[in-house]
Amino acid sequence: MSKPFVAIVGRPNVGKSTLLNGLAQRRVSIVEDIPGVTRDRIYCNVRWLDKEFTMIDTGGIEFRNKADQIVDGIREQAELAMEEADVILFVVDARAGITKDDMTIANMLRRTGKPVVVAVNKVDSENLEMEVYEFYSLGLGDPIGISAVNHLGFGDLLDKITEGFPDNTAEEGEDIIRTAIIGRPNVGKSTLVNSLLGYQRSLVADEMGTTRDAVDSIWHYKGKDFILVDTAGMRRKGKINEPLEKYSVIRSIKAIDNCDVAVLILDAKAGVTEQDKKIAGYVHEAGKGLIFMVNKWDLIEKDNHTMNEFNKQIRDELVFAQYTPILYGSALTKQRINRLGEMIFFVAEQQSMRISTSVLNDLLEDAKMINPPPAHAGRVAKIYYMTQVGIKPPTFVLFTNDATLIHFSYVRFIENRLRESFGFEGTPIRIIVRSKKDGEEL
Ligand SMILES: Nc1nc2c(ncn2[C@@H]2O[C@H](COP(=O)(O)OP(=O)(O)OP(=O)(O)O)[C@@H](O)[C@H]2O)c(=O)[nH]1
Ligand SMILES: Nc1nc2c(ncn2[C@@H]2O[C@H](COP(=O)(O)OP(=O)(O)OP(=O)(O)O)[C@@H](O)[C@H]2O)c(=O)[nH]1
Repeated sequence: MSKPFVAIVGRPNVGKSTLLNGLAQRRVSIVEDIPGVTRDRIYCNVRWLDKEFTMIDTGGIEFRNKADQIVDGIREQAELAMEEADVILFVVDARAGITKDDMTIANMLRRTGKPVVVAVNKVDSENLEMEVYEFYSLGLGDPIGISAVNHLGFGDLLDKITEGFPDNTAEEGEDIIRTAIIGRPNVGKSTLVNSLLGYQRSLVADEMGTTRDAVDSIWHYKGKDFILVDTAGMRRKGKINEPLEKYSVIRSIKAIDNCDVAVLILDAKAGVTEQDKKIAGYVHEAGKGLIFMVNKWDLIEKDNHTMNEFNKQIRDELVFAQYTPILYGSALTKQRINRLGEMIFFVAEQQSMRISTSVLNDLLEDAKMINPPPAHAGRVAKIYYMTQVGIKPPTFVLFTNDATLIHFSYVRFIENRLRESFGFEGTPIRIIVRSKKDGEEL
């Protein structure tokens, strides 16, 4: 089951980023008082009770000053939201009241036939509550008053958004490895997919004039089946208004959420770019397997050092993903692409590995000897034991007398010990530190 996808739309400055940040309960994007300000992070994963979904800010829907024409690039984002979202969250501003642009957006949204939830933001005080009723006239059902700044009304909003979502049931043990081929426009994703499959995937054109692949493809390789997760729309050839960079990011995020292992294609000529970092960062946070493929290797003039230099660049730029295997090759000439199947399979095994508690505790004893747990303000940290509680990604719990004493650097040390002993190549690892009170049973 793929995680439900919620797209936030609305005019500039209504408070979309503030809401996203509030719901993520951590700062994920830059909030500034300038309309249309570019934001760094546009997505977050939200957990509400036993439900989980991905929320994306598609940016402000802006209109040209003259007439009611929508700026092309922005309209594409709105279309994208409509195409991809399971629920559309339409944010409006109680202080501004209903504007003409709100009405236009409401009409667009109504035509999608998708569930739309209207959040009336900036209801910071009781005397603004009456303003919410005005928004019934958008014709999109019950508007919900919220204050993104003060975190008011979030419960009602989340109830409404997640109404039809399935409970978050972790699935394990699926045999077929779901693989997403991701990367910036033009790095060679389609070429790679076609080379792997050995034939051209057929395309269908939908009504909006975008070209998209219809379904996930099954790739048979050495007696194994892989699903190549649909990265539809990653190719949009010949469009006059190449959509914003965001467009490919949004598609990537969807594909990543639905995969076990992501193959991030880097362009050998371009090196590691900012967008590559963002996409890799998302894979890491999502806890998915990750492989880097440096593509278009055929275009590079090489000597004995070239590969090492490239390795170094990747390790320096993508410090959080030291665990990631790197493949150099060419989707076009098919150089080394047959290695990819083995690598994906290997990473999938690594992310499903289970280590017994007794083995983990031997490792922990060794680790404590080499590097005793820290003391802070006269309190000594005691680590009682460690156990693995999950796979995909491998997740461990470290039980201590006081979790606040175990700092990030110590957790990193334990992670490194786990990797030295067991590999866990190509997969992020999660370590949760828990306090056990005195007298509590271990
Ligand atoms: N009073 C009040 N102000 C808010 C609230 N939420 C957001 N704001 C303010 O509204 C302004 C715009 O907020 P943003 O979150 O950047 O708005 P946005 O819709 O993401 O804007 P764009 O980046 O232009 O798309 C900021 O100054 C926020 O502090 C709220 O609940 N109450
Ligand atoms: N020389 C060389 N060219 C390549 C290689 N892989 C892809 N290309 C070329 O790069 C261009 C873009 O390739 P695509 O496969 O369409 O890239 P994409 O990532 O699917 O692009 P979007 O659909 O725009 O996201 C095409 O002209 C390919 O022929 C490679 O390994 N070597």
